[in-house]
Amino acid sequence: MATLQAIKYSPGQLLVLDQLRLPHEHHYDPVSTAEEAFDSIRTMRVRGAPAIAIVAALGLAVELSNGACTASTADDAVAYIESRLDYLKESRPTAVDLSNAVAKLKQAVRDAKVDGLAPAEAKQAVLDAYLAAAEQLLAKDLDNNTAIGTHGAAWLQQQYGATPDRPLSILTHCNTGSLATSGHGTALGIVRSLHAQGLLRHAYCTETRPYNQGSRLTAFELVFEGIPSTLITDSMAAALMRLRRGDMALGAVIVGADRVVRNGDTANKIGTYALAVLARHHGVKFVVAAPTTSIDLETETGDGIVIEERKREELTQISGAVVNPDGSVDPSRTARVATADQRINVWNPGFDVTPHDLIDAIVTERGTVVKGADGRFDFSKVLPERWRW
Ligand SMILES: CSC[C@@H](O)[C@@H](O)C(=O)COP(=O)(O)O
Repeated sequence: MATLQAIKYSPGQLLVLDQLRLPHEHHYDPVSTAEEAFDSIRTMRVRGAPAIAIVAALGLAVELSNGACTASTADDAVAYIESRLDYLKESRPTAVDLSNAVAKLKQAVRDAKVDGLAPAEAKQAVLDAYLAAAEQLLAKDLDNNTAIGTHGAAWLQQQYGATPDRPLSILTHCNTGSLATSGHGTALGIVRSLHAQGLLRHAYCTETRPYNQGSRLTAFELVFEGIPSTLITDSMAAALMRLRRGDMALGAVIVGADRVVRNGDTANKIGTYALAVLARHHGVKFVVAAPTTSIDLETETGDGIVIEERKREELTQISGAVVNPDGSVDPSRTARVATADQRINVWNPGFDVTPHDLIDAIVTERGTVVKGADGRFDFSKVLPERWRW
């Protein structure tokens, strides 16, 4: 079966699927400069914490491959790359994958082996070090997601004793699938893995207002993959959790993360916190799936997370393809319509923070982290190299 690919890269060429046109149209934008990568991220043609970091890294890689860096020494090439990375880092502030990627890429160019080389060769060594590090981010993300899927499915199976005869239903929020990553996905990757093992009964996805990543993207991915699934509005989650009948008996809510901080508090798409409160009230497990690239050990608690505020039109207007009188969708005719009085004041935080006490498990590519007897998540096992007591 064909796979969904948000990011298509080959050396010197980056194509990014325009997610604002999904599910009706599949259009790839060429991204060949840092400015184009910035714009793609800021306008959310590409979104999702890992995908943002990869597009920023590879957008600059293509720019460098095309000879944009005119520096004549290694030091100047490092300075050029660092200033472009600083610029890209500002495209979206909450998802930490981008800042972590920027730190890693800066380190890679500073570590480039240039001793004894002539200036032109030394400059080339810096550019080569950048390209290798950026391409590695892409390859590593896919491995991470597959591992998250395996660990998450195993943890849930063990919690519930799920078997193909007693499969699990889950609820997910926003889009954390192939479209938000280099492939497979994080929270949706666990859903995929459960499905592949015959352990998934049914997947519910929220619409995820205001930008509808759930109805536009996750619903599309679930249908594309042939996973038994149902779309609900965000406001239906409580009613769903209360019902404990058949497919609707939820085993877990599984979400992604834009930033998990040191105490386990987790920033994710707005509405995640509400789902965690509901899950606790209804005795449903609440699981965060995040690669270690989404973990920020420098920030102590969720109070330190900068939450991106987005434009008012996301609440007061909506885009879509025109529906013909016979019910078919015409992807060639799109329209933007107003859904509210355009003069109303709007508050539009893109993310919220779920306190760690409402989270049962954080699944990473290196294993599943649960709270210790002191009620705290201990990331030392999955991030020994970054952990400090
Ligand atoms: C694997 S994606 C994890 C998160 O980035 C995801 O849950 C999310 O909140 C995405 O928000 P978005 O605003 O669409 O970039």
